[in-house]
Amino acid sequence: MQDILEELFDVIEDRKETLPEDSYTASLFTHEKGENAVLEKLGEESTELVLAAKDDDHDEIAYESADIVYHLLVLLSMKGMDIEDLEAELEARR
Ligand SMILES: N=c1c2ncn([C@@H]3O[C@H](COP(=O)(O)OP(=O)(O)OP(=O)(O)O)[C@@H](O)[C@H]3O)c2ncn1[C@@H]1O[C@H](COP(=O)(O)O)[C@@H](O)[C@H]1O
Repeated sequence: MQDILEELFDVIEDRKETLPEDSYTASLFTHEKGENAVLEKLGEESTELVLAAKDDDHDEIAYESADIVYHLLVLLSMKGMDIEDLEAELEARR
């Protein structure tokens, strides 16, 4: 789990740096709504996750969870944070 999150974060950081035209991630960094585009996505996906949980739909729960994790990592990158900030917070709670 840690590896895939770190690899995904590296891809996000690369997209932020290089801004490829065909990249969804890059489009979030250049969006006219700024960070609100990501914040809105997180809000929508949280609601979709709640609905999936209420339906006990495991496939949908996994799908929406992945959407949330991805957009959360984009938000951390947007804020100039590192995935280690998240890891450190989780470690501190053990
Ligand atoms: N993990 C993701 C990821 N999760 C979600 N998304 C995109 O996020 C967008 C919104 O997701 P939604 O589920 O909300 O899709 P939607 O079409 O709006 O559907 P609804 O929610 O409206 O029903 C979609 O365009 C998805 O493709 C992602 N886009 C990219 N990644 C990762 O980022 C990498 C780089 O992607 P690019 O930046 O596109 O090169 C990829 O290889 C993936 O590993």
